[in-house]
Amino acid sequence: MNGIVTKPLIIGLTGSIGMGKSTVADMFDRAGVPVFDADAEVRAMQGPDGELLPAIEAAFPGSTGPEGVNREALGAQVFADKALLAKLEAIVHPAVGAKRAAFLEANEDAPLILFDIPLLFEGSGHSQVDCIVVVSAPAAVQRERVLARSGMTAEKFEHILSLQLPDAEKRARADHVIDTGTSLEETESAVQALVETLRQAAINKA
Ligand SMILES: CC(C)(COP(=O)(O)OP(=O)(O)OC[C@H]1O[C@@H](n2cnc3c(N)ncnc32)[C@H](O)[C@@H]1O)[C@@H](O)C(=O)NCCC(=O)NCCS
Ligand SMILES: Nc1ncnc2c1ncn2[C@@H]1O[C@H](COP(=O)(O)OP(=O)(O)OP(=O)(O)O)[C@@H](O)[C@H]1O
Repeated sequence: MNGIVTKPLIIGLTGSIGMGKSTVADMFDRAGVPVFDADAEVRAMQGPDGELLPAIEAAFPGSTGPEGVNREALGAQVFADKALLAKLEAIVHPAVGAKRAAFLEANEDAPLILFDIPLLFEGSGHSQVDCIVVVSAPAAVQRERVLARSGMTAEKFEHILSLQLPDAEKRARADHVIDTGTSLEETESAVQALVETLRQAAINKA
């Protein structure tokens, strides 16, 4: 022990719908970086016996059941009305913040950690990270990927896009952009190279 207290370098990973956040987060995980997955936390807290069910049921009567939140039905409701979306976010986002703080505490000895936060720029997440990585692919590739998902329509896709900061602005505000318009292998190599660079930066910071 040298008495120097160090903190992990916190990477914030974000990108618009279908750009490849989850896929790239898995690549960071394989490269040995602990990953906090905001979306997975939300799903768990909205799932069977999830801690947010009482608050969500109170705010959106009939939106929950034994399986947890009926996400498709709740999504149809809140994505159609900004005030309702804000009401849901006011329930969900503070709970995600608490989970993130606990994750940070549990991983305080790691040199690097990654927060996968879909709405990093749209919310306040960007102020809580040391470095921002944006995943990005050409708009046509993004569109094709998202429209291939079951339950997705062109209308729904366009609408969700309109709720998110445009890709070009995300890229402009990124410290690093990971291109997900190429093969998975090329993207994984880019992630591995970035992890090496950031590990070096974390060591120099310590
Ligand atoms: C409304 C819900 C139940 C719909 O769930 P569903 O499984 O149908 O969709 P999913 O979560 O996969 O989202 C689909 C797309 O919409 C985007 N999206 C989700 N929430 C939001 C939001 N508040 N604002 C803008 N885009 C959003 C996602 O990033 C994704 O690209 C769910 O998205 C939700 O609880 N959203 C509010 C919490 C939130 O902000 N989550 C995202 C960051 S943690
Ligand atoms: N080079 C690549 N990098 C990342 N993803 C790729 C690449 N090539 C193809 N894909 C595919 O693109 C899709 C990206 O979906 P993914 O769920 O990772 O996106 P997301 O940004 O997390 O989506 P959402 O915002 O809707 O949660 C996956 O099916 C993945 O296999």
